[in-house]
Amino acid sequence: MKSGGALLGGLRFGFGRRVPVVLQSEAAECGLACLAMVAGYHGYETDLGEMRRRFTASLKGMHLSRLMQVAAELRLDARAVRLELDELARLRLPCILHWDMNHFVVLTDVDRNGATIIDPAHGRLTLPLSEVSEAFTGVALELVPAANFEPAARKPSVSLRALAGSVEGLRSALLRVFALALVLEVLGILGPFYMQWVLDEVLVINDHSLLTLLGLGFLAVTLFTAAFSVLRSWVILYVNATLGVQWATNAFAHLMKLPLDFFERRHIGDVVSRYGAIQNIRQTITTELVSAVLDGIMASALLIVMSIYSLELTAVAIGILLLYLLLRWVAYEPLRAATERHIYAGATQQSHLLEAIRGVQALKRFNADSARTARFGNLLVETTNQQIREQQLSILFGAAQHLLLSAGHVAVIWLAALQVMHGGFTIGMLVAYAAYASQFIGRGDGLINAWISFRMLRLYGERLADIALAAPEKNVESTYLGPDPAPHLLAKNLAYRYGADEPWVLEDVSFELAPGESLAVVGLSGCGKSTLVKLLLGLLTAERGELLMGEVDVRQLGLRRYRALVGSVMQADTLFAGTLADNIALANPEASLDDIVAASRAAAVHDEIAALPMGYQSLVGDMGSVLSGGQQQRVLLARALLAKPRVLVLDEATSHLDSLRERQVNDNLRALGITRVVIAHRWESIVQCDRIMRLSDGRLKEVSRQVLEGNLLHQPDAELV
Ligand SMILES: Nc1ncnc2c1ncn2[C@@H]1O[C@H](COP(=O)(O)OP(=O)(O)OP(=O)(O)O)[C@@H](O)[C@H]1O
Repeated sequence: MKSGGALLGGLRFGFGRRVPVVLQSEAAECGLACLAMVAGYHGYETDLGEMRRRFTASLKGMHLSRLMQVAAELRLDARAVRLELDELARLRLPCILHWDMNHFVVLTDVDRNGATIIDPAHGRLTLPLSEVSEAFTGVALELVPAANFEPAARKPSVSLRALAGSVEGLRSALLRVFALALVLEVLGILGPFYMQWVLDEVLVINDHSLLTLLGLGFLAVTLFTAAFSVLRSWVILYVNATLGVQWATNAFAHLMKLPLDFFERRHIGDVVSRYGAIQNIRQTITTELVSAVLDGIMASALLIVMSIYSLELTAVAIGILLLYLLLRWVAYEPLRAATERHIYAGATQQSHLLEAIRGVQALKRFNADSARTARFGNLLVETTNQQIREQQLSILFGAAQHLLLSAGHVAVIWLAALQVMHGGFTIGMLVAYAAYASQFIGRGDGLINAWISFRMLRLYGERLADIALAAPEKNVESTYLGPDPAPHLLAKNLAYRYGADEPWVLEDVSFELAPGESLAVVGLSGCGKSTLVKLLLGLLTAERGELLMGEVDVRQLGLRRYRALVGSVMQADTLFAGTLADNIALANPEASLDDIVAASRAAAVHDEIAALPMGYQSLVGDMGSVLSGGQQQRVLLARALLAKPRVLVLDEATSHLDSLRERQVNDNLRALGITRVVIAHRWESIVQCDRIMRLSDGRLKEVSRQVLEGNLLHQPDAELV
C-alpha cells in the first residue's frame, strides 16, 4: 500500500517537471542513464558519475532484471510490461523502453502522430510512430516512486581540489597575477580622465604647458601599462605550465593507482577523453578565474565612478547588463546540451580511432577497413554536426549580444549628450562617461561569460570525476611487519563475478600449494582460468574467500609486497616501447646486464637476443611487433624471472612455443624450484607440473594424471580442458 504522498507524487499536471537529459558515455551505460533520467524527473537528481559509482555495470551492459534491482535501490517501483505499439499511450510516463534489442531509451511523451524519447546516446528526439515501431521491442519498464522514495537535490558538483589533487604554488602564483592585473586596471581607469582633462581644461583655455604635462604623464602611464601587461602574461604562462604539469601528473598517478576492473569496464578511448578534460578545466581556470575576479572588482569600481557622474545614466547601464544576463541565461541550457553532445560524440570517435589502430591487422585480414572507414566518417560527421550546432548557437547568441550591447552603448551616449544639452555634463565628462560606461558593460560581459564558462566547467569536471573520484586499489601497502612469507599459497573458498547481475565465474575455489610445488590448472575455454589468475595476482579482489601466502593474508601482506614476490606472464601481456633490456628490467630498472642475461637464459631467449645486431639494446615497438609471438612470450618470461619471484603464475605463457623450446623453458623453470601455477591447454606444459587441477562450474578439483592421460589416449581433443 502506497502512502498518500507517494501517490500524489505520481500525479502529473503537465507542467513544471521535465525529464532531464542524461547522456551515456559508453554503450553499456544506457540503462543507468535512463534510470538517472527517470529518477531525476521524480525529484532524485543524480548524474551518471554517481550512478556509475553506486551501481557498477560491466562492459556487457545491463539486463532488464538488473535495471529493476537498481530501480529498487533508488526506491522506484519498477514493473516490466510487454505491450503493442498502440498501447504506448497507456504507460505511466516517463518510462523506459527496450530499444533495437540492445539499448534502452526513455519515453517522455506519446500521441497519435509520434513519440518523444530521450535516447541516452543522442538526446531528446521526436519520432513518428513508424520509426518507433521499427526500434521498440515491445518491452517497457514503468517506474513510479515507492512509498519510501526520497527526493534528493543534486549533490554539489565535485570540488576542483578533489579533482586536481594538491597543486603546489598555485595560490601564490594566482595572487601575483591578480596583483599585477589590479595595477593594470587602476592604470586603465585613468585613461578617460586624460580625455576629460584635455577636452575640458586644455582646449578651452588653450593651455600648451598643461597639455605637455598631461601628454608626458599619460605617456608614462602607457609605458607602465605595457610593462605590467608583459609581466602579467609572463606570470600567467608560468601558472599555466605549473598547473598543467602538476595536474596532469596527479591525475595520471591516480589513474595508475586505480584497480584493474576500472579499466576493464571502460573503453580506452573514453578513459583517454576523460583524462583530456583536464586541459579544458585548466584552460578555464587560468584564463578565466583571474579575469573574472578582476572583472567583478572593476565593474564595482566603475559603478562607483559612474554614479558620481550621474545616477540615472548608471541605472540605464545596469539595466542593459541585466537584459544581457537574461539573454545568456536563456541561451545557457541549449548551449550546454550542445556542448555535452559534442563532447560525447568526440569521445565515441576517439574510441573508434584507437580501436581501429589496435586492431588494424584484423581489419585488413577481413577486408573490413573500408567499412571501418565509413563508420569513422559517420562518427566524424556526427561530431562535426554537434560542433556546428554548438557554434551556430554561439554565433546566434553572439550576434544578439553584440546587438544588445551596441544598442545599449548608443543609448548611453544619447542620454549623456542630452545631459550636456541640459548643462549637466561638460563635453569632456560626456567622453569620459561614455568610456567608463563602455568599460563597465565590457566588464559585466566578461563576468557573465566567466560565470557561464564556470558552469560549463561542470561538464568537464563530471567527466574527469569518473577518474579522479574512483577509489584507488585497496590493500596496496603492507601492514605485516614480519619477514617475507614462504612461497606457500593457500586459497580458501574464493568467489568472483564481474558484476552484481553477472553469473559467478568462480564460486568456491580452494587449493593449497607447498613451496616449490607446481600446479597446472586446466579447464574449458571461458571457465574462468584467467579470472582465477587475476585473483591470484591481486588484480581482482575476490567477493568472498581469502588468499594466504605463507599463512599471511594477502590483504595484510599488501599488494605491493605480494606482487614483488609473485612473477607472472599473462595471456595478453604487452611489451612497452623501448629497448629489450628496458623491457626485461621493468620490475627493476637498476638491474645489471648480467642479471638481464641470466633471466633471458632461463627463459631460453638469450641466444636469439644476442644474435640481433643491437642485442639487448634492440628497440621494440609499443606492440612488440619486432619480435615473433614465441620470442615475445619468452622475453615476457625473462621479465617475470628477473625480479627473482618466489611464486610464478603463468597464463598460457608458452602457448606460442614449439615443443622443443617449451620443454627447454619448462626444464629451466623446474630447475629454479619456484612455486608455480600454470594455466595451459597443451599437454607438454601440463604434464611437467607436480599436480593438476580442473576448473569447472566455478570450482577447482584435483585430477589424477592417469585419468588425464587416459583421456588423452581415448579422446585426444577433450583431455586438455
Ligand atoms: N571483464 C569482464 N567482464 C565481464 N565478464 C567477463 C570479463 N572477463 C571475462 N569475463 C567472463 O568470465 C568468464 C571467464 O573468463 P576467463 O577469461 O577467466 O576464462 P578462461 O578460462 O581464462 O578462458 P580461456 O581459456 O578461453 O582464456 C567468461 O565467461 C567471460 O565471459
